[in-house]
This record gives sequence, structure tokens and C-alpha cells, in this order.
Amino acid sequence: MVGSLLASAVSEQKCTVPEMVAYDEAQALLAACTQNIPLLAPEFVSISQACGRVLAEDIRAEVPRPEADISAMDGYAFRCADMEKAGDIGLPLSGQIVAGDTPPPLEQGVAYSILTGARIPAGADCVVAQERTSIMNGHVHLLEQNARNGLNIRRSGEEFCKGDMLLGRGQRLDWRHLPLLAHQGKEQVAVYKRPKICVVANGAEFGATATDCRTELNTQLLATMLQNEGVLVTRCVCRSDSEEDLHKLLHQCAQEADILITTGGISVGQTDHVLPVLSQMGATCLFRRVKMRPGKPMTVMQLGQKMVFCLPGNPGAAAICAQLFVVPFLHGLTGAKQGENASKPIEGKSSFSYVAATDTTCFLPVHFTENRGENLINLVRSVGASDILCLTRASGLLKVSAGQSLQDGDVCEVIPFTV
Ligand SMILES: Nc1nc2c(c(=O)[nH]1)N[C@H]1C(S)=C(S)[C@@H](COP(=O)(O)OP(=O)(O)OC[C@H]3O[C@@H](n4cnc5c(N)ncnc54)[C@H](O)[C@@H]3O)O[C@H]1N2
Ligand code: MOO
Repeated sequence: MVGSLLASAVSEQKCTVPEMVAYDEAQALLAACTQNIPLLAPEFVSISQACGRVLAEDIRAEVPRPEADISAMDGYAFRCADMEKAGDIGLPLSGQIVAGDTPPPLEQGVAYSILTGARIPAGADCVVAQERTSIMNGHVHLLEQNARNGLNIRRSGEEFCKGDMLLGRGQRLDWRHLPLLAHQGKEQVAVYKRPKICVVANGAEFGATATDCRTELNTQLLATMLQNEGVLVTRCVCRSDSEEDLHKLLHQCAQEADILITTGGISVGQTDHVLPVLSQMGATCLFRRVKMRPGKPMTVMQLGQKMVFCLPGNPGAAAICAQLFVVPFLHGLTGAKQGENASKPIEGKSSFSYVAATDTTCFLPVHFTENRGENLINLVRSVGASDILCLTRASGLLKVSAGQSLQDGDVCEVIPFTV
């Protein structure tokens, strides 16, 4: 489905781009490509199914909140002027209002008992909390002279009025948004359709018969990361180094998915078949290899009308490339608001120095500590692109552009991980 939406973006992109692109250039190529992709089609889902989905419509209030003037306390509703006039005698209690009642107007010179959330009767202008009163001979007396107009009354529309914008198109829905939709009496809401993504790993080291067997990690890592973005993900592993097996699997995945994500098998080794197989299948390159670390082999292709993200096999590099390239692409596709979805950079002060090579943009795993009100950015120990431990110790990535030298004390921005 995304496939057809990608049609206009595919254009005549052959491998005319340079062999290896600078990081910013790779991002620009992808952003330009994303811009040409129309947003996904909307569909209606029930509110109970809407969590994690991206709104495809603006939601304006049709019903204000509170819906009417209501009491903020369990207590007594009356007219201030009546209470003042009654003095020591107090006001006779002549009714009880609970939440859900539509009370009759307040008669002259009386008080009603009222519960929190119940509608204020017409004519009452004050509610005094129960514990600030005493009842004697069926009359309400104030313990303090604190009654005033509007006391403990929540006015209709004080939270929002009819016509106010509640949620904007592109908002990713979570538990915070659902009460607003329910309040507006919505049973169904328009959300963008979810693209189907297939994550494909490969390598003989994941086969049961391998003598030096390894645990396949990346499909779990990537599927979980991307599911958090509200897409539908399936996982596949080619557990051999056979080009044929890989071809079969990728062909099958391409039939079923809107977007393909491969991991591993894209470097220059004899068993790195992913790119030749995709080329055989007719895929063309948006860019091939990026001047970045980790993630140098990162490649993006287009297979007919489908995007193919070829991530490195090293798990740390795969995770970082998915955060930097795939997640923002998905946000663009679903119209999800970047800021709302945790891609907003966080500012801090570096507690270390680092010099990036002249031709390589570096992404460093970092975490924050607080020091005298300042956000300090600390380098997390990492042994390189295969490191999965450092991901759990880091809260995001510090970008040091090619040729840049970062000084201890420099103010910079961290790209937080989406979690
Ligand atoms: N001669 C060169 N060798 C390498 C280069 C290079 O430029 N020239 N680049 C290095 C860089 S940088 C990276 S990153 C890796 C990427 O290679 P691949 O993407 O082809 O990945 P693989 O070789 O298949 O695997 C690398 C490493 O990661 C492990 N791996 C792979 N997939 C998974 C998975 N799904 N779950 C867990 N672990 C996985 C694999 O077992 C290897 O240990 O190439 C360098 N080499
Ligand atoms: O660039 Mo690779 O992803 O460093 O190991």
C-alpha cells in the first residue's frame, strides 16, 4: 500500500549518486524522497484500538469541559448574599444534589447540599466545603466567613470551550489523548493506515547447524523499535549464506511488505549478498554507504515502489542507523509530529572532548547527568558498532560532524533515542 504511495518518489533514481555520501547528504536525499511520498491513507478505528496510531484528522471540541458549572467540593451551595443576610441563623438545607442530577433553581434564602462534580443550581453562586461548615437544626453555618462569589465552582468551558482545538492531525495517540476523544463522544477516529514492514536478517552464524552459532538479535531489536512507531512489523531470518536462499526470502518479503529493512550482509565480504540480490531483483540505489561511524555500510534502495533500508549487521550500528534514518522516515510517512515523538534534540554541556575525522560524522552514545542545574552530557563507554550494552547505558546520540572538534564545556544537542 505504501508501495503505490511511493510511486512518485521512485522516479528515475539509479545509482547516479556518489559511491559514498556524506551523512548530511544522505539525510537530504532521504528527506527529499520522503517529501514526495503522500501521507498514508486514513482509516477509521474504534477508540479502543486507537492507541499508538497517528491521527489523520483535527479534533475540535464540540462539547465544552466542564459541560456545565459544577461543584469542585462536597459541601453546600447557596447565594452569598443570602448567607450574609442570614447571619448566625444560617441557611436552611432544602435539597441535595448529586453528580448526574439536573437540579431545580435554588430558592431564595436556602442552601442545597451538593457533591463534587454535581451541577450548580441556577441562582447559587458559591459552594463551601463540608468540613468548613456545621449543621445545626437543619441549618448550614459557616465556620469561617470565607464565602465569596464563585468559590469552589468550576465554570463550564474553563478547561476548554466549544470550538477549541484539542488534538491536531499528525498526533500520535497514547493514553493521554484517549479521554479527550471519549469526552467528545467519539466512537471512531480517523488514523493513518499502518505500513507493513518486514525486517530481514541474514547470516549462516544464526543457523542451528553452524559450528560457531550466534544469537540473532537485530530483528527483535528493530521490530520492537519500529512497532513503537505504530507500524506493522514481521521478522524473517535467512539462516544460511546462500545467495539463492536470500533471494527467495527477500522476494517473498517484498511481495508482502510495504517497506523492507535488511540488516547485515551489506559489506564487502564473500557472504554479503544483500545488495547484489536486491539489485538482481531490480532495486536501485538512493545512496550506497555513508561517511559516518558507526553505520558506514548504510544503504537505501528503492525496489519498484518500495523503500528498502539496508542496515549494517553490527547490532549497535543497526540500531543507530534505524534511529537516524528509519524512524524519521516513518514519522514523515505517517505525518507524526517529530517533537511529540521524542526526536526533539536535548541541549546540554559536553563533559568531554572529541575530534571527528575530517571525512566521518561520528555518533557517540551519551547519557545525561545534572551538575548545579546544568545538563551534563557524558560519553558512554562503547567498544564499537557491535556494542549492545552501551545502548542501554545511553539515552541518545551526540553527533560530531566530520572534521568537527568538540571541546569539553561546549553546549551541544543530543538526539534522544525513541523508546
Ligand atoms: N573489509 C571491510 N570489512 C568491513 C567493512 C569495510 O568497510 N570493509 N565495514 C565494517 C563495518 S563498518 C560494518 S558495520 C560491518 C557491517 O557488515 P555487514 O552489514 O555486512 O554485517 P555482517 O558482516 O553480516 O555482520 C557483522 C557483524 O554483525 C553480526 N550480525 C549481523 N546480523 C546480526 C543479527 N541479525 N543479529 C546479531 N548480530 C548480527 C554478525 O554476526 C557480525 O558479527 O562490516 C565491517 N567490515
Ligand atoms: O560502521 Mo560499522 O557500523 O562501524 O561497524
